Amino acid sequence: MSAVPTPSSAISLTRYLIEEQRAGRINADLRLLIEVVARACKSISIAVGKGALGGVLGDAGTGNIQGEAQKKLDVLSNEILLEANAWGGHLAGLASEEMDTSHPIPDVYPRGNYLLLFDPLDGSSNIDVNISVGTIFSVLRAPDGVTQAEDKDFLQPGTAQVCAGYTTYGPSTMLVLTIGHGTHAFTLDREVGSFVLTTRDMQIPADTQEFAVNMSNQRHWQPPMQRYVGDLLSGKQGPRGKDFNMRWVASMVADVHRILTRGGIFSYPLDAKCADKGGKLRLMYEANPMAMLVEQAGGAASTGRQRMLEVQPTGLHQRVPVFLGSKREVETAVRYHHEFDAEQP
Ligand SMILES: O=P(O)(O)OC[C@H]1O[C@](O)(COP(=O)(O)O)[C@@H](O)[C@@H]1O
Ligand SMILES: [Mg+2]
Ligand SMILES: [Mg+2]
Repeated sequence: MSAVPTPSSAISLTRYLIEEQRAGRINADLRLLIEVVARACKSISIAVGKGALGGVLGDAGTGNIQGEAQKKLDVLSNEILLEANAWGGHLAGLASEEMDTSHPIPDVYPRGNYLLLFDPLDGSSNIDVNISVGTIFSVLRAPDGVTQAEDKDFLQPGTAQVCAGYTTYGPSTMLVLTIGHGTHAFTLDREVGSFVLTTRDMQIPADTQEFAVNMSNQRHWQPPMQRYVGDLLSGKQGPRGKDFNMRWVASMVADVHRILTRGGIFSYPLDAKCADKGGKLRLMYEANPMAMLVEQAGGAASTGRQRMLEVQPTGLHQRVPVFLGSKREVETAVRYHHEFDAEQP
């Protein structure tokens, strides 16, 4: 069977970034930084794709700062991203889900003005069952004059992001990227080894009949979430007047990718199990980059009470409740929270 060739008119990630630089929307440093991240994601894609044959499945036998057991692929993906980016010359610091504190750029390496944050492998509980996982990343500017960043330098709201993206390692590997001018999807041409632009300007429909949430947490939710999902489930006969479908991959990257592709609302609300931590998902390298991608595609992202991108971070590994996706549906979920708050004495 012969491989289907990529058409010669195809726009590679490299060409897209050069065109954005020519248009004055990106500088050479940020362009090269994105290229390095994309290259690292290709290596992760190869490791994920080998599965059991690569000897990379299973637990690493270690835990991260957040008390989560690390998978071998969590550790490997973190190392791949660190190694590729630390010497890239465009960074003043790196931070990752898998590292307690930010990672300094060694003295002998060239430095730059950007900060890179990442969740090296998202949805890693799905690795051993061969379900899609991904990498999420966010790029910030280092504060003026900072060439070796400390944790506090990363604590900027999501509105300060200059770039956000994720790679999904699924049936195909895709990179979804924004530099603040729309959200665009690139598919990895595995034979050629390059990302090719396959959807320019992704647009999330404002309305939806699909929601994504871990329903097993229902009894732990707070009252506004109970009421919101209760109304979704009551379908046509209920106050929403329409039936809703549900999907939950349990890899944020895969769930958000579905929403960017066909609409929906993704939610990881506050529940009694994670209330003391502020939520389950991490603001700096999960919620914020996804919020920027979703907003750039015409959607909305909120904590339920505040626009996600305006949350002022207080810690590298800070957690938040998350509602994101189809604009009007996110606004509806937020309205349930405000109505509940307004009723409180
Ligand atoms: O186990 P649950 O409650 O379904 O949670 C799934 C969520 O946790 C995550 O797996 C957390 O990400 P990590 O795998 O990077 O820790 C999200 O991708 C996903 O949305
Ligand atoms: Mg994650
Ligand atoms: Mg992870």
